[in-house]
Amino acid sequence: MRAAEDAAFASGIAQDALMDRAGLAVAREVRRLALGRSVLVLAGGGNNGGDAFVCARYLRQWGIDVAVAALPGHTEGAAARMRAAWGDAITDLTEATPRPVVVDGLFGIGLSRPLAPDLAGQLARLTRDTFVIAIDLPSGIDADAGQSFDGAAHADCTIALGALKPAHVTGPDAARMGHVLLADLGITLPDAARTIARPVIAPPARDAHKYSRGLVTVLAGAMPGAARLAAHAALTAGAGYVILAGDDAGIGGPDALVRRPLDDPHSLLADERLAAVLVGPGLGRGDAAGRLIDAALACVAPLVIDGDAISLLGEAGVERIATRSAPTFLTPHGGEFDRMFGNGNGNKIDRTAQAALQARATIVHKGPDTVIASPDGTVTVSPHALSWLSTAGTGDVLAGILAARLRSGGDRAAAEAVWLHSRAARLAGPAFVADTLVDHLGQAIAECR
Ligand SMILES: NC(=O)C1=CN([C@@H]2O[C@H](COP(=O)(O)OP(=O)(O)OC[C@H]3O[C@@H](n4cnc5c(N)ncnc54)[C@H](O)[C@@H]3O)[C@@H](O)[C@H]2O)[C@@H](O)CC1
Ligand SMILES: Nc1ncnc2c1ncn2[C@@H]1O[C@H](COP(=O)(O)OP(=O)(O)O)[C@@H](O)[C@H]1O
Ligand SMILES: [K+]
Repeated sequence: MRAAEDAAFASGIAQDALMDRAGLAVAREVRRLALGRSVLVLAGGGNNGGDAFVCARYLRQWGIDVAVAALPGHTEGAAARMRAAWGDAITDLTEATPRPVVVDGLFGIGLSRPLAPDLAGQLARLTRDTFVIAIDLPSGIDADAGQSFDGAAHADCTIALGALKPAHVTGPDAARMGHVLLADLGITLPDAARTIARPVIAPPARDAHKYSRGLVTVLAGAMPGAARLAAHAALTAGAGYVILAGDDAGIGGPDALVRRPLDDPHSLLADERLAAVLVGPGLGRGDAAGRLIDAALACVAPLVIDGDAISLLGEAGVERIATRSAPTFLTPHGGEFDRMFGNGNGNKIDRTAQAALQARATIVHKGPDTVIASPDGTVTVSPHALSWLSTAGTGDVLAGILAARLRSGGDRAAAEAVWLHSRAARLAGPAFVADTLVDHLGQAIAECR
């Protein structure tokens, strides 16, 4: 964001003009959300405070009852000019009284350390029981989501300026933002990470047949229910033919699933028609599981590795995955990710992108803020999954959907799968079991015209 702002300034946009755009965008939302109630604007000493003064000035101009409480500010620069342009009463934070609507313009992306306890205390006092609208970020949050500071504010609505920052979509502070709105400041941004969008999924071609739509083989292990769930999801998400391979795979599930024994995994996986192989759901962690993983890694088809297979492969698996000739997709939850890539520093977006480069694989790093990173550097974040997804088996369903989307989705397969999974959860919810999720995939696909 800083680089994009600098580029905008270099291209001739004045800092005052950009701050005016930011403050005006915030003021418009405040006017809309305040519904005539009186407003207290909190302004910090930096540019976030500059935006706050612009916002207060527009609100006053529109006849809204607005007061400003501020921290001491710089004497020069755009923020100082906006403070001067306000030209009205400014109270000290400690003397301010709360109003029904509070605009938090104390700190934005410039925050580099936790708020001092007395400041955090004042902020808490002024934002308790009020409707809080944060400028760019609730004050006290690390925008890069690399760490969580004590004493950070919360908001009912956050107006992200110019672009979403990592903390808006990932990490524990994402829950402090309330409803996030994005204000376009008209500055060009690098194509870094994107949030997920509804995909377009075309129906099968006129001359499609079951193999052209994709043959998917799911390897079952110690807990065949998980593999069955994944196989059922693959069938429902658009695969033409799904083989469920394993000793105990014959019980239950749709009759459209083709059952195969797993005596010779290598020859089973040598089928040239394979669009995808899935290993991991309910695999178990014994010797038999290890042999299946070896066979899966050796096959020349695109491979989805999930659950137990990720845990079993661990750190040593990264190199084995990186040297595969066909594309590989990993779908770890947080614990599985750490087992394979370590729980190092940095936010989830950066860590996942780094892991994708290391393993030369597409990584779907699951959770409330699923991050999808590809070895070509593409990153997509899905920030709004329903928390009802936190139930056993939903990960198996996701792995199955992904295996099904590989044939027609190509590079976009992982994003398609995550979107469909998330959408099916909304259609099935609030409370549901993983099996029910599968029943809503058809409707989710129908929305992808
Ligand atoms: N660069 C620009 O001209 C624009 C910036 N914008 C706004 O500017 C914000 C960033 O502005 P700044 O870089 O001035 O930073 P902030 O206004 O977020 O922070 C202000 C100052 O607080 C100090 N500080 C950091 N942590 C602190 C702490 N814990 N306690 C006390 N002081 C602390 C820092 O030294 C920093 O100078 C964005 O979030 C956005 O709201 C927008 O106005 C768009 C244009
Ligand atoms: N709190 C949550 N909010 C939103 N989605 C969640 C949450 N917890 C888990 N999920 C999603 O649910 C799925 C769970 O997968 P996983 O942990 O592998 O479970 P399992 O192995 O039991 O299927 C993932 O897609 C994950 O992103
Ligand atoms: K703020």
